[in-house]
Amino acid sequence: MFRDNCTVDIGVETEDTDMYQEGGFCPIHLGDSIAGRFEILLKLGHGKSGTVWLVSDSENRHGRYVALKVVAAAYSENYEPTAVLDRLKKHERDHGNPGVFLVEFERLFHTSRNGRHLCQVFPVLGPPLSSLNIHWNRLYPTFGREFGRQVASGVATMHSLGVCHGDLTTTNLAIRFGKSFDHLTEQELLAIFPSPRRRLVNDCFEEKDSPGPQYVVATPDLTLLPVNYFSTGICILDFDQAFLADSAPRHITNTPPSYLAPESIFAQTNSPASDVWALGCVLFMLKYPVELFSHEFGRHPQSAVHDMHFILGPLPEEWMSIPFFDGWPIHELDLEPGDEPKPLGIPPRIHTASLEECVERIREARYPTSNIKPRTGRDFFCLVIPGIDLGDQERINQWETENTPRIEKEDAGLFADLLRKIFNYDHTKRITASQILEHSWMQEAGQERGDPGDVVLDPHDMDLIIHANRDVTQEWWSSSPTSSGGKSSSSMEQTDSEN
Ligand SMILES: Nc1ncnc2c1ncn2[C@@H]1O[C@H](COP(=O)(O)OP(=O)(O)OP(=O)(O)O)[C@@H](O)[C@H]1O
Repeated sequence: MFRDNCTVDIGVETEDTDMYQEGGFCPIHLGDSIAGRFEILLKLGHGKSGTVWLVSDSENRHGRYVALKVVAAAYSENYEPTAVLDRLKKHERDHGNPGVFLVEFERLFHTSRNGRHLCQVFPVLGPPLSSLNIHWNRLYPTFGREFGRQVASGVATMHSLGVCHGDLTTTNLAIRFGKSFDHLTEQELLAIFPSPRRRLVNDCFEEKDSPGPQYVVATPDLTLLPVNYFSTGICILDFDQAFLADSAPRHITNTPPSYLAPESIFAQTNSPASDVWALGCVLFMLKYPVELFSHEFGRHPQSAVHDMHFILGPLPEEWMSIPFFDGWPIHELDLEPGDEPKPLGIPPRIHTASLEECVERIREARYPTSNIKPRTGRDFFCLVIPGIDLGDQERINQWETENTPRIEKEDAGLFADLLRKIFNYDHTKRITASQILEHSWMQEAGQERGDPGDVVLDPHDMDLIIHANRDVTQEWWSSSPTSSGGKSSSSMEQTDSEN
């Protein structure tokens, strides 16, 4: 069963519809049955390798609801369980899944007209941390530190198992739901989730044997679920790039350049220390929603390393002479005749702030002084920028100045000291994940906020959430600066559920 009145929206972010072709993604609609066992209820996300759905399991093997990742057919062929996963699975078996690491309960296959798809069954997780500390939400500092501590502890455990993540970003860290989530009836579950927004795709996909679905479904904002279904536990996910420390890849991993360690970029060296560098970037993002080493001038490492040079200090001489082409060091490229690589060089100064100054400029969310109870997970974890057009930077700056005071001096000093120890260009001298846990900044106590699972919502509050989640996605998508608008060739229509 699923909810009526699903609407189709313009401007929602969804997977690229070009992924629906032979060897590509599996065409899936809400209400479909997969492998004769899983009913598709809601969308949870998508990545490069597939789509992820919230499903009910008729066999109830791992609980009533699970997440089903349906992998593109071409990727499904070589998706063997690896030594990395074996080690993580053993750890989770011994400590309870979902614990720190998201590992699959089981895997099976499903055949569509696009091929044979690996389906991985996972516990259902809550929102990724990337959806909390962003332009229009500011994570309260106590959670920034607490989540940072949990991630550092997870990374330390992973490294003690001889495993490196290779793609540690705030997108690959998620809040876990509390136990009450699995007790929801299907009707309750569908009521509290933001309405699934669907977008009709190309006309050709409406033909019966076309490779695509009739519509694609947007990823809902899971922070809008009622507060009492959340926990404060963090889970590390997406081990697609993970590797064993003693057989690390000798190339740049497929991580966003702003999280890449310099030795990975310049010397093709990956190790637990490169995870620690990415962890430093995560810690900064949890404190302030801006990438420290941005790759905004292109999705390549060159602009990130320029930022490192200005923020951390001069890059070692031997790295400066490495030739780059099109933003990448040439050892990563198959150059064509006529391509002319140039040594990295340093552009005119683009940053005036040192690491310490970047930290001192952090503004922090302050708890509202009123006694208004949080209703949603978002209210619990974040200060929300109220009703300001997100394109209106001037008003946002004004709001920030009035509502988010600068980080306290002592906290800034400790935090900058920790980051200095993390962002050491010499990876052999970089602090380890276990040492990060012992650093004074990690030891500081946060403000006690209790457990979201203990918040008691009265029926009126619950009604308000259900009502808001029926429409709020409209408001959210239209105000989101990151909503991509999807493919312009798509046909857009308003539909009622035909399922
Ligand atoms: N178990 C889960 N519960 C809830 N949401 C999930 C779960 N697994 C994945 N997701 C969501 O789906 C998104 C894509 O999942 P995942 O990262 O596994 O796919 P991917 O194809 O490997 O992605 P990437 O392109 O980042 O490598 C995630 O960012 C997350 O938001």
